[in-house]
Amino acid sequence: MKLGVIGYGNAGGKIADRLLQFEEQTHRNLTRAVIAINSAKVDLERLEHIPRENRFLVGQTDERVKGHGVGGDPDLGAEITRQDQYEIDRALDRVPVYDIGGFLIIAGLGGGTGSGGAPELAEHIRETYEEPVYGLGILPAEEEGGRAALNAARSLQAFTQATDNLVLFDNHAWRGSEDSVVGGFDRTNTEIVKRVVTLLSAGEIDGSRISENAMDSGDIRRTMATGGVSTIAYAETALGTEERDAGLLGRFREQNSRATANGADAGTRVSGLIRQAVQSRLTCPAAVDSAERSLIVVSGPPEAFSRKGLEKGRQWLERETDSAEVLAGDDPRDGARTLSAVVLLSNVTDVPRVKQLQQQAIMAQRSIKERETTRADEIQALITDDGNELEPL
Ligand SMILES: Nc1nc2c(ncn2[C@@H]2O[C@H](COP(=O)(O)OP(=O)(O)OP(=O)(O)O)[C@@H](O)[C@H]2O)c(=O)[nH]1
Repeated sequence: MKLGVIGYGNAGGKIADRLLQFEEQTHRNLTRAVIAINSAKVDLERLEHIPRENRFLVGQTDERVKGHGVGGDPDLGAEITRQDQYEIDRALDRVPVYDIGGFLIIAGLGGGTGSGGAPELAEHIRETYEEPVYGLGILPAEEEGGRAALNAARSLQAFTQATDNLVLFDNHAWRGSEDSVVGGFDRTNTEIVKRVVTLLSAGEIDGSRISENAMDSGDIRRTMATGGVSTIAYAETALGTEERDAGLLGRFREQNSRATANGADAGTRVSGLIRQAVQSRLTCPAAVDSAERSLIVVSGPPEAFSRKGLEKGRQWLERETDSAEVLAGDDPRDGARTLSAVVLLSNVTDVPRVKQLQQQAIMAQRSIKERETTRADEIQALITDDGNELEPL
């Protein structure tokens, strides 16, 4: 599917930047424009791959922002997004809408700019264009505290409603034991884009041969049309030199090895990889059987594909999800060194981390209220003691 990608806020911009790099490195054909929008000038400056003319600063004229971010305040993030419609529309003008199958908005939900702004942006795009709007929302890790959880819980609701499908990535599930929350972002951003690009670029011709069971981007759209939140499964395996050689020698070998590649070994490997993906860590852990629809993409050199293996994997997932709505297809990548299986579990309804975030958010809201009440009581006590009103701080 061809996409217009917009990274909103700091995390959104960094991940969009990494996505563009990954797309270029793997010669995929996914994006028609990649844009970064942020309220912090310095974060936009740090991006390495998104062209300068595709970076936009919002809230610059607002006294509370002035190019320095919104300090974790999603209400302010939403406000400047609404106010700066001119700048937002200038950014959207960079997307050749006639040539895309949808928009993808990426944002971290624990801060202010992305958390508050991304749902506003999604709503604005939906009112203006007919193409579907997908979201990629990054959930904060537990250690980031109550405020981040509260921001994320609120944004989750608004972002889900404003998009056709919201894919989740949970920083909590992906932080390594050795990493600080921030230290691991580089690694996690690579994991995110690998999954998202492999999934969404399936079916886009990039010079590779068309395979027998090639995935059609219409299948991706159909699977994403459920609404709600989704999660992505992924597994990959390195291939031997014989299977990955491209060029003349590779083609010659391919003809001679087709019988082996399409035989039992290739089939077992493909179906095994699909199982391994679904049983590995999902972008956001969720109960697999709560998915409404699913989609499997097996990506790699066509010599490693197996129709039987794909079908076996598809039937296995039908049983696991207890749903007949499982689509599967190949994504041929000539000369690829790995075979990968990526699975989209769409509209998952049993997502423990979301429930946990909501609990954490309720607790945070309570303690904020308590603090406000205590502070109001203290001020009242001071006024009563002095008999005078306090000067503003
Ligand atoms: N996976 C990942 N998550 C990130 C990254 N940077 C930030 N985050 C997460 O995103 C959340 C929001 O942080 P930012 O994107 O920096 O915030 P912002 O949207 O720019 O908003 P303000 O800084 O308040 O203006 C954080 O709470 C983190 O959980 C990143 O590079 N990768």
